[in-house]
Amino acid sequence: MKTLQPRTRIKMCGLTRECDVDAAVAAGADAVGFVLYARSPRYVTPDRAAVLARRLPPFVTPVLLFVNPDPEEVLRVRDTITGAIVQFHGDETASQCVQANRGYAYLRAVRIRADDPAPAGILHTMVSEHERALAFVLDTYAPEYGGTGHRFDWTALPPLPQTHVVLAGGLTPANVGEAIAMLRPRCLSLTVDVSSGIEVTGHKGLKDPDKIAQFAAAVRAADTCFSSAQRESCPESMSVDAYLALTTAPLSLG
Ligand SMILES: O=C(O)c1ccccc1NCC(=O)[C@H](O)[C@H](O)COP(=O)(O)O
Repeated sequence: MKTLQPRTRIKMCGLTRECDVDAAVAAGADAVGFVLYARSPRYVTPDRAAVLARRLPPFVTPVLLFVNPDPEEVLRVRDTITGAIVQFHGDETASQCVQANRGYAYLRAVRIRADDPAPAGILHTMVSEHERALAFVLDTYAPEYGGTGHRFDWTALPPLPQTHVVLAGGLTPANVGEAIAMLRPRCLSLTVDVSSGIEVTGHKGLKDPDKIAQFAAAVRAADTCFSSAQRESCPESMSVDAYLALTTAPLSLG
């Protein structure tokens, strides 16, 4: 029986330099994020984001991260960067996201408090409100919105079999394998999103090429483990029919 073995995707966020974009691409990143939030230490101007995004080969997606932006700015920046996806990481409502992004699908951050024992409530609200969200970026709550290097309690997440999940917050080459083992079987798809964990220690916004390579290698290793464990311990692993039945079933947050 033909089985689906979806791999974990990789997003590297908060890039500010050409060399870091090149290192992320070389390591096999699927997406790279540019922070267009002026209060972030990783802020890049729209012009700079456009310059950096032009280095990307086809099929590596530029992500434009905004926090409570002026809607006009979102359109202006997005229209200058081919193929970009917008990520809303602030307090924007669903209608503000849709309006600012002219109806196109977007990434929606869900900021989960580190000590939240039951994030199902906030997830359920966000998933039901943001019908146009392509995926949900599950990140650790912080007053400064994101990029803190702190993780929340992944073990408290409910199964999300119909949601494309982007896991963020405190991921590193050392812990990303554990995150994948725990969450990949429970989501429709999993992307891991890292910023602090691939930075030069003490230098926000400057990435370390060795940590970039280590992070990507750790993701590949976890995927290999996951795939072989699935083959060995679960001969009835998900068939195409089962997968389609799951993805077309009504929303449930378990
Ligand atoms: O990176 C920032 O400075 C930032 C500022 C404001 C809102 C969001 C921000 N980053 C969000 C990201 O997408 C990060 O990749 C994500 O929060 C993970 O960050 P980290 O815990 O540092 O790996």
